[in-house]
Amino acid sequence: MLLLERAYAKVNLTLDVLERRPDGYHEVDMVMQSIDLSDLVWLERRSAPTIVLESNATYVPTDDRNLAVQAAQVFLQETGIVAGVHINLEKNIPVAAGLAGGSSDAAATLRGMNRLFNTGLTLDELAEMGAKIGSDVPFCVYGGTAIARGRGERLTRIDHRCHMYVLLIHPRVFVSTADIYQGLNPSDFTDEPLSTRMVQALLEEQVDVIPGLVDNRLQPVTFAMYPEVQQLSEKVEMVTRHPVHMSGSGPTLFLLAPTIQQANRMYNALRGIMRDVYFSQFVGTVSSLANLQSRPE
Ligand SMILES: C[C@](O)(CO)[C@H](O)COP(=O)(O)OP(=O)(O)OC[C@H]1O[C@@H](n2ccc(N)nc2=O)[C@H](O)[C@@H]1O
Ligand SMILES: Nc1ncnc2c1ncn2[C@@H]1O[C@H](COP(=O)(O)OP(=O)(O)OP(=O)(O)O)[C@@H](O)[C@H]1O
Repeated sequence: MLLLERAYAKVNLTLDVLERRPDGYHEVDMVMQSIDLSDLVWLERRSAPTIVLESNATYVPTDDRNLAVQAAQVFLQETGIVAGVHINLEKNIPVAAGLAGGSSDAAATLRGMNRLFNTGLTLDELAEMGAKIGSDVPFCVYGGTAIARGRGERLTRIDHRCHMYVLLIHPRVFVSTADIYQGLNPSDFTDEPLSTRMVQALLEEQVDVIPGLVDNRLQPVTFAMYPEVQQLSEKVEMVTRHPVHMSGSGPTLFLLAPTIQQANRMYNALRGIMRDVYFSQFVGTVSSLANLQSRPE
């Protein structure tokens, strides 16, 4: 049986850092939102107990440095299943971009293997496995919208009906998440995270207010290390006359638009002057998407 799982990208609507932890990670408080830009993860059972990954992308590792391979390893170890899997990974999400592409591939692999091997694990159990692979993986297991705390693995799901279009601009710069966190100073830490206000705006569908509330404490660090990203951000702001934000540790920049007309205007203005612009939109949780797909015509 060949099985497909979609791996959705995310943007950070808020990202506050509270403190540096003794284990080297940082205590964060962030609002994460899935968007419909996705990789496709095709899975097929192999009788030989090996994990094989192929990808259309030549720039991602296919060995056990790939987060999807790591997810398959964790899944087989934790369930005790003696079998293998063939993973075909169709990459559409830019790599090392702050969009959780690799994390989402790992999460999709966990969900897919749960279906492939009929193990009946809950999303909570899969998210717990995901935390062993990376901080963003538990969120990606559920998708949708959540406040993420701890190092990103402690999640509070937010059910809102706010729909927004998301334009992504990917500067061709490779950013290491570890370097950006390492570049934080204690003065960048806060004990007043912005997630509460953002969640209120989402729940009240204040689509005109939301773009002004987006904030990311890692942005100044990335901009200082990569001035070309800051310059691009200023150019995008000038062309669109809308606030520009950065996702995760960057370098992807994004703009939010409440209507398709506004999103189209911004997209056309940007496409005229730069490559690597993606048109996307908010999506719900994995379970709500599954319901939508199985709904009769
Ligand atoms: C920037 C974000 O993408 C925002 O959603 C995440 O916080 C990063 O999540 P991720 O890429 O899954 O990160 P991990 O693979 O767990 O960690 C990569 C590195 O980032 C740093 N890191 C990550 C998460 C966190 N809360 N504090 C950290 O300091 C650590 O140095 C770690 O070694
Ligand atoms: N399945 C994968 N897809 C993309 N990159 C992967 C994958 N597996 C491992 N990697 C490696 O992980 C690193 C980060 O890639 P990824 O695209 O996940 O970053 P990111 O979007 O910045 O993640 P995050 O937002 O979670 O910090 C790259 O060095 C890449 O080679």
